[in-house]
Amino acid sequence: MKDGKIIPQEKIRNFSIIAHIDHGKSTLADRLLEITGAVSEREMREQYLDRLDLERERGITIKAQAVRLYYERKKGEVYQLNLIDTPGHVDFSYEVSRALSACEGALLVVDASQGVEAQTLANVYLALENNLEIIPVINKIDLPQADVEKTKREIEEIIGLPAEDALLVSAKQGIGIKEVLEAIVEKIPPPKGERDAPLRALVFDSWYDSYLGVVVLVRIVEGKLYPGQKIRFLSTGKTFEVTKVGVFAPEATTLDALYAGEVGFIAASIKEVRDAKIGDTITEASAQVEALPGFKEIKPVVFAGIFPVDSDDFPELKEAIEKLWLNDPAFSYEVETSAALGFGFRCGFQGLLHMEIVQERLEREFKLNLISTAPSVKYRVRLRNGKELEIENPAEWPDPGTIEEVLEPYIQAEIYTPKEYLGALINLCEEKRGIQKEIKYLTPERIVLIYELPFSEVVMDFYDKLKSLSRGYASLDYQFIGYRPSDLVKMDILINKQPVDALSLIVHREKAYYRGRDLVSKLKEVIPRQLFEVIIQAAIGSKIIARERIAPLRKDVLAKCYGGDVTRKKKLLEKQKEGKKRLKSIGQVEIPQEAFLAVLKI
Ligand SMILES: Nc1nc2c(ncn2[C@@H]2O[C@H](COP(=O)(O)OP(=O)(O)OP(=O)(O)O)[C@@H](O)[C@H]2O)c(=O)[nH]1
Repeated sequence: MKDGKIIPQEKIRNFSIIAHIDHGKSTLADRLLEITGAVSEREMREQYLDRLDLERERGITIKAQAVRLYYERKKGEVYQLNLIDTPGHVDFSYEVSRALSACEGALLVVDASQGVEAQTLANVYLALENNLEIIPVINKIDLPQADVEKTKREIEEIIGLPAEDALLVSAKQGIGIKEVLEAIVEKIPPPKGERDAPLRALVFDSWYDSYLGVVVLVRIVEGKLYPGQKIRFLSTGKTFEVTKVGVFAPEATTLDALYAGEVGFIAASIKEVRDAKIGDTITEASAQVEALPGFKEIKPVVFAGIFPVDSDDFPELKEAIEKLWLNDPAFSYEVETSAALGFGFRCGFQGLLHMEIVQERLEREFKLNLISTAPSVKYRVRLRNGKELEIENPAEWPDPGTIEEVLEPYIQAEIYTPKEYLGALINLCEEKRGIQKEIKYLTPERIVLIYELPFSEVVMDFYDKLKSLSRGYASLDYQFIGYRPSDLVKMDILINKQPVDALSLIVHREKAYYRGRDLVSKLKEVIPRQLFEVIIQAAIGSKIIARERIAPLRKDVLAKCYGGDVTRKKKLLEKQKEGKKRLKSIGQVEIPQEAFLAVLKI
């Protein structure tokens, strides 16, 4: 619908932009918003569709976004384009695959100075799985190091898509944008689906809004959706009355109705966050229809505890986690109690970046002060009595005397890199207990390195190291290949002889000694001095493998200010209070957040 007129289905195009991280998706989306007049030059800001503050600050897209544009091809010939911007990082690929299910086509953006990378390929596979028409777009042609011919060759040889017609674009300078719009209209098929059939709509995103309640993003597959309609969610059977339907264009705009083939949002006074499950089908309350194929359930792979710094905040944390989960069902949570940290949640994530983002969103969007523990993968432990346990929390590790065998998850990693970094990357993989499988030349300059690696080594700092060793040029994609036996042990950390459950970790026996030594010395650095002596020890079973001592503070910090200056004294006290924010008292010792994540830094 535009200016009250319904746009016929054959003039609708639903498409997505997919790319490796930083290849310029969000910038291209900005240009499309601009050229179609959805955003005036005055309102334009960079990365317009990245709505979360966090996305803008970090310059990455976390959530998929749907926005409607109108493209007037010729006078009176208006097309409705529904653009779905998607994230590029591996940790968020589930968002990509959800977004793609609402599209018929995809712009595949490839940076002309970088060429095809791991996520380019991974996203192409997702697009092919969804039967999308793929339009290659070679971006950043303005850069001096851009190599269009080489990029075309890579698209043909590595991806297997014809590239002679690839569009040449500089999203930054606004070159070639009109051609992109033309290609969308020409090449991407319009959606199918009867407007007069009973309603079937796929929920592909939803979030909590304090005014509207739960807002649901839908792709209408058949029928129409309008205010006043009684609808039912198939998986729960719950019914609601639609209060509002609309689109983001790019600001929220209400409409009279959404029709088959269109993408938009609805609100229906849904209060319970769990009632609008992503992947569910919406239909008319009285209709009998078949559910649409939803989404594969995504299993988290990295686990960590999240606890409120102030134990009284647990109910607020619970509510916040439930709300955030609606918007991001790729993380999981269950209540956990820790002797050291009290009540909190054991959460599962898609990777470390995902974990960081979830924690940051909880803190910012819900004003909480949180402590998270070191991430862990899910281990399998076979016991002597024949039982098998799945353990994602080192605190639950069984007594070593009862263990027959331990297995850990392995991945096959594909590392794409220019050839000059090959040596450094092989060393990195070997250091992380990797098993080399293959080294393939993709082109004379680019290599793919295939390794099998224990996932626990990859979740720590592998990705950061890969990036720094290759100056950002290498990229990584991986898949799980199953569980394998490994010689793993639990390492406890004792503070003044008390084991701190939230600090214990699972390590490979051969590396235990070095890890233990590095960890206690790191802890010594981050734990502030107290009024008494603090002894930090690492132990395997009853054997102490490393020890450090933090000398007590001798003087009262205020003693220096004795007598005179009141403001200075106040300042000092305030500073101390500030520093306390992220300290958690364990026994008598105050431990900062950094201590729980120190294991990531060793
Ligand atoms: N020189 C040049 N730089 C560009 C061009 N397009 C994008 N960039 C820059 O490349 C960087 C990444 O661009 P984004 O649009 O944020 O990339 P993205 O693919 O959306 O990244 P994620 O959202 O994190 O996946 C930014 O610094 C852009 O300014 C271009 O055509 N030329």
